[in-house]
Amino acid sequence: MANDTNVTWHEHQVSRSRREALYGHKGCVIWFTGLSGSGKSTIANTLDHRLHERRIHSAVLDGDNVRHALNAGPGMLKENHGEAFAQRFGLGFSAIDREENIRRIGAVAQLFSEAGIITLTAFISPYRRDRDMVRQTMKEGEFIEVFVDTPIEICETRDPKGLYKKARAGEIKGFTGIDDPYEAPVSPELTLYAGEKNPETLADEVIEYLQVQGIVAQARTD
Ligand SMILES: Nc1ncnc2c1ncn2[C@@H]1O[C@H](COP(=O)(O)OS(=O)(=O)O)[C@@H](OP(=O)(O)O)[C@H]1O
Ligand SMILES: Nc1ncnc2c1ncn2[C@@H]1O[C@H](COP(=O)(O)OP(=O)(O)O)[C@@H](O)[C@H]1O
Repeated sequence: MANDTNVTWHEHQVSRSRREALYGHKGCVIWFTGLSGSGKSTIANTLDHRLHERRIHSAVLDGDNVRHALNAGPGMLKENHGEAFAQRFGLGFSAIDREENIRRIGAVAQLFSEAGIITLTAFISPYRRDRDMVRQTMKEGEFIEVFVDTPIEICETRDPKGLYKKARAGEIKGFTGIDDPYEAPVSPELTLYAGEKNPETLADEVIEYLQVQGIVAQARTD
């Protein structure tokens, strides 16, 4: 078996700070966490659009999309890679699979951020410990935890994919907020009340935070 202690980290010729100087803003990870249907993807995409309009380099990593490729489930992997591979590397929704999902996404987000990109992630990420472990891989101020605080009653009324209905009917087991835990952040950098405000207002609240922190410049008013 290969020895993973023989792997060496390489510094890149173009440093993070040179990329940030070129782009005119810093790289960071804006980590949206919240229940299914709370509004994570909608806010992340609205914010991405706002940043793009300001010529800021941003990207969105989104739960459902990432679970189609990098973190595909066993069912998706089986056809091309076979049963044994699918069972070993495919990710579902058990606590340990969610942990690995978040670990991989955290690593990818960190690489994006290192490349100077404002990286928006939209995953339920229900466990505090998993989110904290991602935070620990980043430098001070780089990981911005944003709690999308929408009451479950509202999420359940929205239910755009009909998943709450299925979970209530017992057709999905281990659904977050129904029969699986969601651990709300204790001291997130930001809390967004997405049951009360529209996505545009909430995206502006994040931009305001980025400006105050000096991650992006103040918007020009002229
Ligand atoms: N059991 C269970 N619990 C929660 N969510 C479920 C489950 N099964 C499928 N889905 C769908 O998967 C989306 C959540 O994926 P994530 O990668 O964000 O989840 S996690 O962070 O690993 O907990 C989530 O999408 P969002 O609505 O975008 O959050 C659901 O559509
Ligand atoms: N701030 C908001 N106010 C009202 N509806 C919203 C808001 N944010 C999202 N929605 C709606 O709620 C549903 C779930 O949003 P989505 O972004 O997919 O949530 P998540 O990514 O957390 O699962 C969608 O139908 C979306 O249009």
